[in-house]
Amino acid sequence: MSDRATTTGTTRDDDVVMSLENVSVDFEKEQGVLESLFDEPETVQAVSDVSIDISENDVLALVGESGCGKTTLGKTIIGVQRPTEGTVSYRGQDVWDAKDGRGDVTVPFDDIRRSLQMIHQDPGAALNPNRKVLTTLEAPLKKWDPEMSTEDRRARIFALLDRVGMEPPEDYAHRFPHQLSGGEQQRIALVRALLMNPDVILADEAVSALDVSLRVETMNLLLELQEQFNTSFVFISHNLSNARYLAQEAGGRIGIMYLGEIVEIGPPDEVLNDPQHPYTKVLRWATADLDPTAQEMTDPPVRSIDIPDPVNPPSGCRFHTRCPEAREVCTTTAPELGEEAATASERCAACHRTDPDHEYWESEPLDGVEAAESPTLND
Ligand SMILES: Nc1ncnc2c1ncn2[C@@H]1O[C@H](COP(=O)(O)OP(=O)(O)OP(=O)(O)O)[C@@H](O)[C@H]1O
Repeated sequence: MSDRATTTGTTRDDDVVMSLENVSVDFEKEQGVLESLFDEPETVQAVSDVSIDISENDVLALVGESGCGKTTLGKTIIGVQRPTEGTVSYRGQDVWDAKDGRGDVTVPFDDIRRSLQMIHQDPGAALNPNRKVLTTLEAPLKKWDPEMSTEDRRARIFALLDRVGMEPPEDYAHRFPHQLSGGEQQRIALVRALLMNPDVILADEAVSALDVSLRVETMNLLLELQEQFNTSFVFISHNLSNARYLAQEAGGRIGIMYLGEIVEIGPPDEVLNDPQHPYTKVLRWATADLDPTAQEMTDPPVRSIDIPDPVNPPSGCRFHTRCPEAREVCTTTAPELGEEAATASERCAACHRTDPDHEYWESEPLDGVEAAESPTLND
């Protein structure tokens, strides 16, 4: 681990910026016209009972298969998505009470929104094609700080363009988005977010669309900016290697999501070098550069490759229908990640197998599952 990683890792618990407690987000499943006439709307459980804190100068990388709820959780963390259940607080202020004007509001919603920014996978789509970079970057500053002089505003924009390597800044400021490469557009999106002096930036698949050679460069830039501006990052990726790189270098955490739940979380080296949740093992298997033995193993370590429907997730442990270790108890009792997982620097996994005294070890293995003895019995 780098010196930098050690420094940021030890300060994580000190100043909580965002706190999510038992947050769930449900959506009404989109239906076709005919379906909506005849069928009751179905509910998609996009995020289920997640508790997580983001502290100052923190990095949380969320990974998991498509549709597991990464974006929904990320948007809930930055106050863009309203939770169906649970609370989301910014420095102790309930975000949605602030939005609705309920109770004593200590931090106005506008200030919360400004402090929580987002950059998307496709920066081109997020930039107005008919506006020069300068106009795009001036707009949010004019809104949040109308008193700022044009001279100061531009000086700030040029300084940040310069900081992200867009030199000379005056040249880039007068370009239209189509006159920029994908990597440059992503830098503009980053500058736009940073101009607000945010506490947290959600980077949703922010490097996925870039050429491989640009990905590491862009992640290194995010790391430098995170340190320089004391900004926390929630980094979403379906690519475990990218997520590991960013979380590892920043001394942050990696959170593995499956069907709306965080199933394992902790320092990336612990989570990925010695996964405790069987689903983390599957993701590791699927990432060849993380698991050299995967090359020799022809089949993935799952009993079924079918991902269950989030409208009707499996009972008990949601992974039990695919888990190669599942036993009867997993079909009825959901393992918990534990309260300490929200802030802990140590790794936590939601699997009965992490408890050597759990009734799991006496429970009947499901069809196709080989019985293993409990770690206690093996001692
Ligand atoms: N606005 C919405 N209306 C209805 N369903 C939604 C909505 N947004 C997300 N969902 C559903 O919620 C679940 C989680 O979606 P989400 O986009 O958060 O997952 P994800 O892990 O970010 O996926 P991806 O990697 O494909 O972006 C999916 O089943 C998705 O179809």
